[in-house]
Amino acid sequence: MSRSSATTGAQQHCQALEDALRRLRVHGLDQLAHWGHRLAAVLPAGGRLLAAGNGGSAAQAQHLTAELVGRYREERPPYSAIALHAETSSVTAIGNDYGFEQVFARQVAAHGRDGDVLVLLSTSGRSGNLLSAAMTAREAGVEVWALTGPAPNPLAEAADQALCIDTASTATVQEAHLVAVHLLCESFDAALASSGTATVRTAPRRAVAAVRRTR
Ligand SMILES: O=C(CO)[C@@H](O)[C@H](O)[C@H](O)[C@H](O)COP(=O)(O)O
Repeated sequence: MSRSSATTGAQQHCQALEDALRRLRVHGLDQLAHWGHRLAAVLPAGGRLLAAGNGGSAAQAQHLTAELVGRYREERPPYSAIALHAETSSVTAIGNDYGFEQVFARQVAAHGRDGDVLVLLSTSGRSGNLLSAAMTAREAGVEVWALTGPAPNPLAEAADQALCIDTASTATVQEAHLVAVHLLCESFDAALASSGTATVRTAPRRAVAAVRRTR
């Protein structure tokens, strides 16, 4: 590849990301603010966030859980958030014994409680293991949020709520998802601060069922 065609490809990549972020700014910020506020009600009350994705989306999903267990910007209590794909022994055992479609669903059945939230990230919105996890979660009373590529797709339809990035390239979807993850964390921290919860200790896990959903 010549230097000029590589530069053209890089320009197109940057342009696609700029376009995707412009659409996210117009169509996605309200959804992310709503999710941040919702998490600020669920997690301090003892609820849990479960997250999962495949490949590049696994990296984005565990980026989100790390921000919640550690911190995003400001000092605050740790909150319960688990990246299911990072449970290597569970993933390999469940995949080996029950099939790859079950690697997340079985963990959702194990860890998810009524009132918890499951976030699933997928560029295609068609990964069977994520669709199985969404169905298991909804049966367990776990609220399902999907971050996907272009709509319509089966995962967005299976979720309670979805934020779909309308762009053709898988890489651009993943990059926009990372921005969405950070915006969600910003909204979560702002909601905690405005409710005065940011410095309060997390409630015992059994209290989660008392958190009413506002779908
Ligand atoms: O990162 C990439 C491509 O950019 C790949 O690893 C990609 O994440 C994998 O092909 C995934 O299996 C795609 O799954 P999904 O996003 O469609 O659910």
